[in-house]
Amino acid sequence: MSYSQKSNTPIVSIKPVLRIENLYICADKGKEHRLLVKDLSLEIRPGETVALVGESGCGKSVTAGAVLGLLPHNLQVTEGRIWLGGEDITSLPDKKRRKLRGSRIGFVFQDYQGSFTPFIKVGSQLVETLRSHQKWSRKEAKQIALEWLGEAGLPAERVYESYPFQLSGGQLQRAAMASAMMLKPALLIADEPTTALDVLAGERVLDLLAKLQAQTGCAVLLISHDLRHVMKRADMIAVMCGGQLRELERADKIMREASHPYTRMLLEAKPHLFEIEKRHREEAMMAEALMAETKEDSA
Ligand SMILES: Nc1ncnc2c1ncn2[C@@H]1O[C@H](COP(=O)(O)OP(=O)(O)OP(=O)(O)O)[C@@H](O)[C@H]1O
Repeated sequence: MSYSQKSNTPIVSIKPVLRIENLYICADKGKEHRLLVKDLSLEIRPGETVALVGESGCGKSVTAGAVLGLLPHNLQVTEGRIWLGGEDITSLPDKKRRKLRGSRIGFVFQDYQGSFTPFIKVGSQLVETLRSHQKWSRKEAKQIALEWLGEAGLPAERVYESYPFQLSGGQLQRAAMASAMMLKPALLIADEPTTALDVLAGERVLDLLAKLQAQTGCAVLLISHDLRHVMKRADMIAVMCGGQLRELERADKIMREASHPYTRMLLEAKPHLFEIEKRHREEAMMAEALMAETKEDSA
């Protein structure tokens, strides 16, 4: 049986928001075909978080691309089905897929800078996003955008009036999260949302994700190469290796007893990563202290 870790209530009876059934994704190169994803199946229910983890190149992002309908032209879903709330979206035409993105499927990527156009103010971009999906007036859309920037723990008015390059990476990623959630999608795909951030900013983004998920009840597919980092954030863990799912299990069970040797290897790899993160944090603190000193000196 599946449980929500956050509420510890059984969620198996609730219909899945996302159901991936026996998915195969293939790359064409001339006459060559390469299978990138093989026979992958998973489900995510409302309010549930499934973390899709595995090392670089194992097929996490192409799986997300298939759900979003954003696969590059040389990649195809050759077998299997993708269901969103009971609707088979596997081969929906591009126009219908585009409508789903943003409204029913929100997404946040590692590259937070790519989430915004550089020389347009963040507020205008949020307003355009809202108005492209629903018939709000500019005034209404501005109000909603400000509310969501506030929900994301940002100084709403200032961020609204800022250009993307005037914000820090953490602030931009939180604005991107607000942008993804303000249309209240049924499913949010967060593909390595913290990888380009320092540890503290990354934790804040994951805290925000949990808070907004609790508010909206959306299902979350959280993609990461770092099992330990997302383990405590997820209800279920899906471990991928070489395009295949090796283990799909409740997060608390994986914490206690990962059964697949590859999962155990990912878990064991972490202490080393902890050291690296700790070093990065110490370096960031030292840099901050040095900057403060320099400012004091020049005052
Ligand atoms: N357009 C493409 N054409 C051919 N092969 C591709 C294409 N895009 C991705 N691949 C290959 O598909 C495999 C899976 O890639 P994918 O980006 O999904 O990995 P990933 O698990 O998300 O890794 P990372 O964490 O580094 O993003 C890799 O071998 C990659 O080289």
